[in-house]
Amino acid sequence: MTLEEFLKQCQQSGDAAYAAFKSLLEKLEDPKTRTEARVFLSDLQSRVGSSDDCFHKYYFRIQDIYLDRYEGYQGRKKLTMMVIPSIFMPEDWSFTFYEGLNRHPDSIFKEKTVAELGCGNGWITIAIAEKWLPAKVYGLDINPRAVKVSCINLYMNAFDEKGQPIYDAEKKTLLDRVEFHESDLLSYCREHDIKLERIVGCIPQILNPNPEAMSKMITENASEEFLHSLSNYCALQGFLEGQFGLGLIARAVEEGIAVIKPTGIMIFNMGGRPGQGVCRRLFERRGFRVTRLWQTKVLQAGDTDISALVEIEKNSPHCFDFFMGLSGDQPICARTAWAYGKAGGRISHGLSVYSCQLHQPNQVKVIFEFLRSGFQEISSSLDLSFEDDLVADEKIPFLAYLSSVLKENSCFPYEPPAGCKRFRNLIAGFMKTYHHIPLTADNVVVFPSRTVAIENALRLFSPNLAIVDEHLTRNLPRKWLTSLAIETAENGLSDDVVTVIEAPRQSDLMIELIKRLKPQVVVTGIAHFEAVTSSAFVQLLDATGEIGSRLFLDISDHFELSSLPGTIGVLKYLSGTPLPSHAAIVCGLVKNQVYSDLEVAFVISEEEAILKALSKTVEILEGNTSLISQYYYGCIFHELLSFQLTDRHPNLERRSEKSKSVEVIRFTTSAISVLSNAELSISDEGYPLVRMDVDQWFLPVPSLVKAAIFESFARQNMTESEIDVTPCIKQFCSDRIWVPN
Ligand SMILES: C[S@@+](CC[C@H](N)C(=O)[O-])C[C@H]1O[C@@H](n2cnc3c(N)ncnc32)[C@H](O)[C@@H]1O
Ligand code: MET
Repeated sequence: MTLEEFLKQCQQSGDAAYAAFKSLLEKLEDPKTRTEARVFLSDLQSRVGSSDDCFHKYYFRIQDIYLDRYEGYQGRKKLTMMVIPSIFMPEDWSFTFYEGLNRHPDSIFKEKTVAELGCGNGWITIAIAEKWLPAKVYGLDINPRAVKVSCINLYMNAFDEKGQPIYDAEKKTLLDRVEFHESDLLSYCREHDIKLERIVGCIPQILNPNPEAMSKMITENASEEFLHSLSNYCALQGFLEGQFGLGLIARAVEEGIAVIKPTGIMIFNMGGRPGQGVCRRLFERRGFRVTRLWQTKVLQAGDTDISALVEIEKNSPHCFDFFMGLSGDQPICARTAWAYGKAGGRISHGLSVYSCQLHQPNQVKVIFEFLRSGFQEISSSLDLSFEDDLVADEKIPFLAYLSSVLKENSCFPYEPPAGCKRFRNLIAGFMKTYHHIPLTADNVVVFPSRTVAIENALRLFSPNLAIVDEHLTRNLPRKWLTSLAIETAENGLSDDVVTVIEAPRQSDLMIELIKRLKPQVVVTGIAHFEAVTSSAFVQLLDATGEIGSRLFLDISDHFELSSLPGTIGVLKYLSGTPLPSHAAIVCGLVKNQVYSDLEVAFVISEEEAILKALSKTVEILEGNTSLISQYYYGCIFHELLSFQLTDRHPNLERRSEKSKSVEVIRFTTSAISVLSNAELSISDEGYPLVRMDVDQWFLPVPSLVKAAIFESFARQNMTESEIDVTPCIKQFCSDRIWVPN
């Protein structure tokens, strides 16, 4: 085809011009005809130039875009790019975006795998390859014609005017580095399992108000106007980010989380119309750290109908930010801007380039994987932005763990009454690694709270007399605290009447009471001033040991979930000496950064009979500890242990316990009969357990309940009315359960 014939075809219509360029692209793709086709393009450029006239007459334009401001030693880098009316024409948005990419402090594209979302005519994709030498850059666009034009532009810049390949500093051509593909956001990378290190994009941020655009399919043969209007996305392309018209960006970010490598960076061009706060939040609530690389103000593009934003303002209290002219700084709302624009006024808005990086990438990825597996509706309430890093460090790993549990299990597993094996292992692991005490999961029994642990222990022995530290008696049954059955106890008349005497938390006073009153059970904490050394503990051990009394020592106030836990005398003692059989340690976990009401407690003992009996009390008294609370603290322990090398701390040799001849209090007869007849023993080795007698465990958890569990832990600032689950449960029952008339 001659130049004249080509131009004649172009002159007919935009569609005809596109068809002419498409057949030219076929020639560029074929190495045999490539040189000739490339020379043809140079001739075309010199024949018609880059004028508006050409664009109006022939429905295309070829023009140079300079990539640097100043002449370098090799001259100014420039790209030669062509464009047609049915695709986005590079303008203020594009140039600002490119400026933002340039302002990134480091060269972040070198040798990286990059994708550009919404590449239009491909100039930014090509510029990234030209300037920063990435390993690969994928230019992706939903408009099929944009992809074809980008490919033409790729050949135009990979070969010189004579059709000879242009090599860069690494002896590669643009063809080695760049690929263009038709793709709805990141679908191409997802389908081809491409993991990206950088995702950049300047994509639409106003929903196209044209209802027709919402129903049409996007094909190469759609009308030119429709294809061009893809620069304002239609509902077909994505859901809405709440109320701000940022649906496409929100979807891009979530798709990006799935395909980006953990240390990846996303850079987006953001129109400032919804306000900086809203734009930042879009990223921050999805777990990103945001840096603003660049900001400027641009005129509102004439081809974009902002009435969709006026519509949003009508239905919500939100006001968008526009300005009159380019210089004003007093914002006006979309409605005023729309009216002013209609009357011929010039309106502008802010435009910023944000660089975003995930704070805890692997965990956030797991959370979004769970949301994609059928829980998409929760993502609108997800908030992973935290003012305090300590909170983020605790909450995000937990939400990731919860996500994986909810995603992978149809029902919650039945865990042994002593507590989840994994959790007990972690507690034992922590004791071993951080306090050098050689314990195993079998030395640990988990309880919902410290109070329950203490009450269960007391029930097990039903002591006629127990001395309990005054800080720990608050929730004990009142009748235990008011009984005065000590007299009868001494005469050995009463069996199951428990009497609890309160005592101050100070070891010498406590010991004096123990010596005088000879209780069968002692429950006490350790005062702060006595906690660091083990002498108070040793005295208590001796005093109780001598009279055959059981000792439960509470260390909750001193126990720290940290990689540098403060010294606790009791634990120091246990690292060198086994816990005598009459003593047990109680520890309530309440100190956490996120959920102040989430409690778990555990008891440590080295006497098998006690451990067994305690775990049976859990089942008999239906006092199983919520799995999720165990998951929560389990995550904290896991974080503290996962990076440690195993067996780095060899166990110290422990002194063996002196044998004592004194008789200690045994379980009450009633407890023994209940425990031994209850048929509750289970083994947690081997097969998963299905407990037919505890019906709640083996039923699959409905996804509605899973969603509610996740949401209740993920949300921040929940209101009272949202906590009421009754209407939801009623609705669920009437939807799913057949009720006979
Ligand atoms: C503002 S243009 C940017 C073009 C080019 N990067 C530039 O700066 O000149 C936005 C581009 O996003 C594309 N787009 C819209 N929706 C898309 C989607 N769901 N997936 C991929 N691209 C999309 C449009 O077709 C359009 O080419
Ligand atoms: N002209 C469009 C707008 O004002 C932007 C194009 S694509 C990012 O939103």
